[in-house]
Amino acid sequence: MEQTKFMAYLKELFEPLCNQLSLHVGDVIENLCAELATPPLTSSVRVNTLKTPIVSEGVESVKDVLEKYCRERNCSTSISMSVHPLLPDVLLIEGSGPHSDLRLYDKEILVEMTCGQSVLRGADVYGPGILGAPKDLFIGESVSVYADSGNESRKGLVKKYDGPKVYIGNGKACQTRADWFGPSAKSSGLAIRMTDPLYISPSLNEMLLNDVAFPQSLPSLVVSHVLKPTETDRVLDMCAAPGGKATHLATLMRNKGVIIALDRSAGKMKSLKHNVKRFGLTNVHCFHHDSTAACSSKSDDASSQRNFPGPPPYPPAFFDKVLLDAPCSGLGQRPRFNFSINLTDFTSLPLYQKKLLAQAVLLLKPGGKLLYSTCSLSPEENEAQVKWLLSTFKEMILIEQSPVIGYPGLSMFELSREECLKLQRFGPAAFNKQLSSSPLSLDTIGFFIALFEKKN
Ligand SMILES: C[S@@+](CC[C@H](N)C(=O)[O-])C[C@H]1O[C@@H](n2cnc3c(N)ncnc32)[C@H](O)[C@@H]1O
Repeated sequence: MEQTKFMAYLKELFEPLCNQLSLHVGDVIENLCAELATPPLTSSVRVNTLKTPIVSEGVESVKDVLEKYCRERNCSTSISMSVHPLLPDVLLIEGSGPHSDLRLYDKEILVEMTCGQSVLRGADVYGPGILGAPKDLFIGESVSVYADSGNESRKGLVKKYDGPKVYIGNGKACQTRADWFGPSAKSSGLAIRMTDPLYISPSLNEMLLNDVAFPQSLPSLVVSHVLKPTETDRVLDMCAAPGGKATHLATLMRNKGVIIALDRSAGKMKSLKHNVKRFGLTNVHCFHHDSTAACSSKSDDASSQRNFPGPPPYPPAFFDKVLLDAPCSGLGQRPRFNFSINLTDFTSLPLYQKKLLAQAVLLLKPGGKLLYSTCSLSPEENEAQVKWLLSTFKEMILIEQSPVIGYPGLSMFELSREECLKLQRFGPAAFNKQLSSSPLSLDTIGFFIALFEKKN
């Protein structure tokens, strides 16, 4: 039901643009869902240039992890890796798939939808993710693995599942049914080692890469390069956890200047602080705080200045650069088998993002830069927010980004062609190519970047 309502809403959202481009909106949305169900084939990793200023050393560490991955699977060809031509600290790792020539085994394992999505990104199957398995399965036996794409199956199924399911590859059992269900069930552990995944898309376990490299999506890696922090900047990261972009900004600043990293979630603060510590960064100061209240009402709050870098609130016009990597619907995360998204939650997000944007504008110095990003494909969370910001805050101007790696923004909400060219949009290749009539063929998760400057 949620899925049907959400699909109808998506069609409504994209209909004016599709009409303008003479495209059939039903086909566009159907193709989009099919593309979102697959993983991007290229993964990316950021080398910690503070630890290994020579990127090739980082390359060697990542190579070791990749070779181990290949040894454990039937990767006939070794995975290729290269430094991004425009992002000198980013390694691109080419995956492959779908491998449609795989043989199907008689015995089937059914896993939860989220577990299946992780398998498509290169993970193995762990005990808690299993929903169904045959009784007579033995250790070392080959099985075909399916994901419950409708998210409807109950746990403990014995027979083959006949509901909506997606084939995600073959593996070998490392445990038996008794380890997953019933009184003697183990709570965790490697359950199925994926020997022939449908997609070869190595998941670079963060722990294996330690402080040398950090797996991040390509568009996320573009953000810090576009904001271009300097070693003397005072930077605010309003929604910082788990710290992918904050640690990247801090590294680009060579561990100098000051970054204030705020997040509202107490749980996520732990991973933020862990990542900052892991990379040995001393210029990032983390505070558990709601960024909709990050600005104090007093224009020259002397105590904030004295205690800096102390906790918020901060006076207006206090930061050289502000990053708002906003909480969003995540309509762009891949792979994703199902769209049971609650429409009320989805449509209320833009209002919340506006509240955060308004604080960002207040906290920015004249001449300072604000970067707004989301991992959503929804124009309401992206282009519409740009239009709103420009018409609400006359002191803000949209500026060009560099490097430009993504597609232009969508020509919606009365944005001019010039304005669209100043935006970067990422996502499934066919979807972006169709809607922006671009010759690019970049296939990533959905993402959006806008860069603004506050007039002096
Ligand atoms: C897209 S994630 C940020 C990812 C992060 N920038 C990174 O690169 O690792 C959005 C974050 O916003 C946080 N958040 C949501 N509302 C917030 C608020 N009012 N103030 C501060 N953080 C908030 C969430 O807890 C979540 O961690």
